[in-house]
Amino acid sequence: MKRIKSCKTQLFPFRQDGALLERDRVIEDLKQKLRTKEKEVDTLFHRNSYLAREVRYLTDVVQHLNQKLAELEADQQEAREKIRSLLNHRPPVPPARTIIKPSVEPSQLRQVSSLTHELNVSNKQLRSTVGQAMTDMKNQLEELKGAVGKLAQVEQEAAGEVEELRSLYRREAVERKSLYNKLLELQGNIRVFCRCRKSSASGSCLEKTDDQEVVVVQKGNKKKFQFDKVYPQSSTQEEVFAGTLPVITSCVDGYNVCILAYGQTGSGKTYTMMGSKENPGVNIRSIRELLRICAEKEKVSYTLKISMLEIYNDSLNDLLSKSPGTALDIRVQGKSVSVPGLTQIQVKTESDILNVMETGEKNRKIASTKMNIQSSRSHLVVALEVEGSDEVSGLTSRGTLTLCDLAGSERISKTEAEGQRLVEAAAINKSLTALGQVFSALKCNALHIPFRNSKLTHLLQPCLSGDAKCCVFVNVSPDEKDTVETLSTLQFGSTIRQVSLGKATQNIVPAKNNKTAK
Ligand SMILES: Nc1ncnc2c1ncn2[C@@H]1O[C@H](COP(=O)(O)OP(=O)(O)OP(=O)(O)O)[C@@H](O)[C@H]1O
Repeated sequence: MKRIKSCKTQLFPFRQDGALLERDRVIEDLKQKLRTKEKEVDTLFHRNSYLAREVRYLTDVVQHLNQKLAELEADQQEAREKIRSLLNHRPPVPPARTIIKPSVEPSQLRQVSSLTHELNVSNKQLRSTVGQAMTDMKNQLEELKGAVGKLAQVEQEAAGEVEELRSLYRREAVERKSLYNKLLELQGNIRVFCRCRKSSASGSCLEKTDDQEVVVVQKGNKKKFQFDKVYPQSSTQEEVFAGTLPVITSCVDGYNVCILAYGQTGSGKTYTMMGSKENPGVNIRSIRELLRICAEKEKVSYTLKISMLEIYNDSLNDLLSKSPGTALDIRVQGKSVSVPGLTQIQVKTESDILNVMETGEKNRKIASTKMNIQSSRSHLVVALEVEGSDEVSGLTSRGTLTLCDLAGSERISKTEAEGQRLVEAAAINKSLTALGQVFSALKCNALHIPFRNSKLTHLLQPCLSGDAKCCVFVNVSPDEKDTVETLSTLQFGSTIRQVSLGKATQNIVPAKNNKTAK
């Protein structure tokens, strides 16, 4: 503005009036021009500052774009490398005939880049998570392996303890058994039980004072008899069997056991030994029990064989033979007594026992007498052979159970037997007398025991000569009319009770040589 004022003074120095006007017009014009120029300057100034701002902005934009471009290029490079590495891991693809290059927008590339980046990050995270999980799993697996190892060790220790306990138990059982057998030996290997039949009449000649004593009253006189056990009229089949059970079970250990039922006709011998179908006696119960015990024994396999014979009129009949009626003989070999040709049937189940018994019973000689509608006219001998082979010791045990239901002693005057019944009665009485003579000789420890006086005593010789454990039932009738016979039977029982058989022998041999030495 100072420059313009000095210029105005230099242009109009000579002509004042017109010149002044001209000067004013020019000034005015100049002012106008000045204003225009000032406006233009202002405009330019504004424009300049706008442009300066624009330049700055654009510089920033360019800088930013350059930066973005550099990033984009870096991303592109990375993406290319990723794609190249992915392509390198892919199975070779047959070259396409025409390769159409897709036109890729930078924004798409950026998106791809960002996605690839995110993918890489996720991949890294995933790898680290999987790695961590794998480490955790490995650790857990190691822990589990350790726990399983410890458990196996504990189990092994427990199995060892169980085995130790088992062997202890077995040792205890064997010891207990041997102590028990010793106790039986001390008590005597012959035991006598008295069983009173149920009374069929009103008057009774019997008084039972305690478990082991019975009193017979005859015409006001009392006579006492002692036995190992007295079973009163009310005794059940189970109770009677329970008394014999301890002796019976020693068969399994290789002992010979014999159970005899002796008594007057009709006194309940067959009821005690055989019993009825619904209420079986000692025979069926004992075989059943032996089957059960044998099945329960560990590491010992048993074979049970039954034979059944009757001694009728002093001859032996095989009751299980398919052709009954053939008389059998007794063979003696050393101390051993056998019946060659006698049928033996293996029993495995209870129904086997019942079938065998039924067959034998059918073939038995039974007749109706004045004293008993179904009187046994023969002595019945059921023999069970129990052979066990011990897997552990290799030993074989062979025990026998002889169950004998003797025919009833009878007074011929009382039974009024005639004809065949008389012949039978005579044979029965003769063999029972022989049995009495054997017991009397045994009681006195006589040098000669007359075993061979009858087939009955001959057959029972191994049972009565000290090697076996023996139980005798003396069956008595409580009826007053039978007092004489009851007294006689109890007297017979008392004689047997005074017999002391020797030590029973256990028949055990090594498996290779399983011919039992009896
Ligand atoms: N304790 C008892 N309880 C119930 N009934 C019994 C008892 N004892 C025997 N009897 C019955 O008495 C009858 C005769 O018994 P059993 O046939 O057993 O005598 P036994 O001595 O064998 O005779 P025998 O020597 O003549 O053959 C049978 O009907 C039997 O059922």
